[in-house]
Amino acid sequence: MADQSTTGPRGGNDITGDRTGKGNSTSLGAPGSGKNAATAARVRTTTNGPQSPTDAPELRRDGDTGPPPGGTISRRRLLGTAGATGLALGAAGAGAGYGAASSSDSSSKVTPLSFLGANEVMFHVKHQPGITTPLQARGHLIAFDLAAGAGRKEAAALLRRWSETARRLMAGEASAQDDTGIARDAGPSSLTVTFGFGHSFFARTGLEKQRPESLDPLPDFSSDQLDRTRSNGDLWVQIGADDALVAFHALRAIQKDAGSAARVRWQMNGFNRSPGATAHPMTARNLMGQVDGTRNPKPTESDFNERIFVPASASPSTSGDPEWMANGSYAVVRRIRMLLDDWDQLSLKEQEDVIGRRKSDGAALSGGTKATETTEMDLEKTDSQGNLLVPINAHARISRPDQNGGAAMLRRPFSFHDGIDADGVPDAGLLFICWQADPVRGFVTVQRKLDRGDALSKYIRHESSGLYAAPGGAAEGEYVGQRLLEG
Ligand SMILES: C=CC1=C(C)c2cc3[nH]c(cc4nc(cc5[nH]c(cc1n2)c(C)c5CCC(=O)O)C(CCC(=O)O)=C4C)c(C)c3C=C
Ligand SMILES: [Fe+2]
Repeated sequence: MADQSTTGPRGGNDITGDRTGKGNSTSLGAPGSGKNAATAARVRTTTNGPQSPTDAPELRRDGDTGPPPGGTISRRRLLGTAGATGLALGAAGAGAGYGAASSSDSSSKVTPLSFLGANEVMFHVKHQPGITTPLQARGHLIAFDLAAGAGRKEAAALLRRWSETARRLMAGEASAQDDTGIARDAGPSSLTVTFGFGHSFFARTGLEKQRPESLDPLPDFSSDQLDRTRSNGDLWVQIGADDALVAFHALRAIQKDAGSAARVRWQMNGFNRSPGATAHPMTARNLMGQVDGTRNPKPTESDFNERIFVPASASPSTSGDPEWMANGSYAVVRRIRMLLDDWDQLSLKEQEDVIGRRKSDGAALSGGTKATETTEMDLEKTDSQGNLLVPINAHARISRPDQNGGAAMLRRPFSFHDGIDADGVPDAGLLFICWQADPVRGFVTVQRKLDRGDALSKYIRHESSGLYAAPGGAAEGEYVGQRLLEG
């Protein structure tokens, strides 16, 4: 099974895998290969290798997506035109899987999907999609509790249904049954669906012995103001896509699939910048205006997999994880409200001191005018009066792995905005999602430190919390979590 791979320029995150097994080679799928005319000429590729803004010189316009004469597209051109996403280029296709425009239409010419719509993330990969996939423009998080009377058997059937739906929708196909038509006309649009199990799932299904220790409840933090009704849950699903309708379509399908087996516990919606909104691929900004994600671990780093994923050889005696968590990861999910009116009162200098990085380009405050986002932070450097250039309580100083015994996590958030409160204050902030092989070594260690004196804490409020075990990706013919539910 293909791994997901490598760093991309959109936020320093990674890309999709390749279930064709063709690696970097790119070939056009033959018509009649099982999909309808809309998808017959899809091209898939992995996006391994270095990717920097200079790697992406050619911008193609929507509609300029057809294959070049000869039917092959160079890997460089693919990367350059489609950005950092793992992709399958829909060389043809009006709403892949829904059927192309009928031949009786006034124009039987098939209009190619734009690159954004054509991007496809693979479902059958070693690590579940939606973990190292580049940030998507739209996100939906939904947690479920199993219904009274539903147990292991019903949970297994549900995960089987959900996996099949995720596979189909991620490929741009319609749901197996009663498709709502919401995504009609659109391609896969980098849709990902990721599944996780919460602590309470295991007692409800009689699987307590299989519950990882890493799912033990997170400790209380002094700054927490958690709403328990919007926290935790037996099952958690993360949906991301670069198109709002594609993402919502997946949310509806997942909810409908739950049927009488599980009921919704909470649901949240988020967003990120749309691909193509900036002149070149850049690290994301959050709703405080900061460049956020700069120092995320990169898949090209030698210890990336060991920090973010449970080893393939997981066992209680080696990694401390149950075997069914091989290639899995633990997600910590926190709804963090930003107190934006208070934040906006600060001067630019005060805002930059809170983080320890420049607001304009994310460069460390120790770097001087020539510094860039990636210039190493000098923790000791002082100004002429002997003051540290990166303040002692700056968020980006105290959250660093080298200040926390090596603790690292992959942050993959969505911003949220749920309207404006009666007092005129925006209900907005960050759906903070971080992935790690061990949540105690990762999130808990850093959050304990932040809780003791992060300059940012005056301007944020943790309002809900969840911790989920996301198993490894499903092999062909398998569903996510099968090794737990049928092991
Ligand atoms: C417990 C983990 C973390 C929480 C909660 C958290 C909240 C949070 N962070 C920002 C903005 C930024 N964070 C940045 C860096 C950063 N943050 C964490 C962890 C948590 N953040 C880590 C591990 C790091 C990286 C540290 C490093 O290795 O240098 C930055 C700087 C740019 C970057 O590297 O991403 C910003 C900006 C907000 C707004 C927020 C809650 C709303
Ligand atoms: Fe942070």
